[in-house]
Amino acid sequence: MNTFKITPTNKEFIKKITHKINNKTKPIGSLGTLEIIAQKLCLIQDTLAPKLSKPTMLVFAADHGIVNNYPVSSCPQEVTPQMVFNFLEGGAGINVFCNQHGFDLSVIDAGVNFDFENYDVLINAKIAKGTKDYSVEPAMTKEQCEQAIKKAGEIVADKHAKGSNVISFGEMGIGNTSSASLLMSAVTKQSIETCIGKGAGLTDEGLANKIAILTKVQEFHGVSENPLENLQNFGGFEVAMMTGAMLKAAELKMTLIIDGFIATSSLLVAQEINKNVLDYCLFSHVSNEQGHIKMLDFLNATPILHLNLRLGEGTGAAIAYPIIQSAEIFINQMASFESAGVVNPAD
Ligand SMILES: Cc1cc2ncn([C@H]3O[C@H](COP(=O)(O)O)[C@@H](O)[C@H]3O)c2cc1C
Ligand SMILES: O=C(O)c1cccnc1
Repeated sequence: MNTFKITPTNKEFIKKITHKINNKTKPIGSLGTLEIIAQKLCLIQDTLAPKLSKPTMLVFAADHGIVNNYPVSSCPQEVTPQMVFNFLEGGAGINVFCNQHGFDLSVIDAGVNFDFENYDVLINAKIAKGTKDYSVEPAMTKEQCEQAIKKAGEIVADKHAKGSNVISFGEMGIGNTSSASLLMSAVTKQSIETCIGKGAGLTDEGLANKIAILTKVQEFHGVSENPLENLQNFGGFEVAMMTGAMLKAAELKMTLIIDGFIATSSLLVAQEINKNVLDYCLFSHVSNEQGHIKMLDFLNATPILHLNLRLGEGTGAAIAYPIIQSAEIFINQMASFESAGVVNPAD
């Protein structure tokens, strides 16, 4: 499945980038994380003058069979299509933040248990009407998993062809924090219990039930060394599509802005398929879903924002965008010591 050709960024370029950043009219290091973001943008675009163009937000939605048989979520499955309608009508969190920051938003039906009419922002990529209940069988077939990865790649390629070079991935799928926890445990080898949180809003008792249910699921399937097998066994169609979308976006040398717990679980799988995907990622925030910080630690990733978000949909990525723009703007527009005629205190 590693058909994605992702070029690692050229780390030898870091010296030149650091030189440019350190010659801006400021004390060395004083723009903190903005300097790290600027360096990454330069590496991704292989230039000292990176430009962000046409930010894209892809929100993938799908249902999860487990939700109908076990109380792993505080919400019933119907909330997934209801929220998709909300996305299509422009009223959800992700809509307002995408409007605020000029993102082109598409909503992808990856596998919702409902048939939607045509909407301009809706892309129909339905694999099936929800996954199977993975407590008794694999969530999806190998073919469905491969189809999800491939279709998502095609959507990304289309956005790239239209001039986008910065992209984020959001999701909606009641029950998808369960898939994310199972994938996290499989990839990071941490116990399933440490990977499970309250999701959209379980009580303490609900959390204990979720842990008991998912512990049995993990015992039933075991953990595979093959990332695609884990995706098939207990992933979701939206989770698999985000994995495919991330790999394709990195292949196309786009800047990827990674959202919260569920999006990061897709990245955990993606980086097992091709480690180089990580060279293209910025991490928008650390989610309040308790496992997220451990995912970020595993990836050695520094989140931009700490806002106690726990919504998903891609919201954290959209909210972090103006900060990424500030990194782009300072490296392009700030004067250097030479051009401004300011004495460089480092000399
Ligand atoms: C109204 C509503 C809007 C949402 N938007 C995102 N999520 C988030 O919550 C869900 C995952 O949590 P769990 O695994 O506990 O079901 C996902 O759909 C995620 O995107 C929402 C959840 C709700 C209830
Ligand atoms: O961080 C997330 O992505 C998240 C957390 C809880 C519920 N839904 C999404």
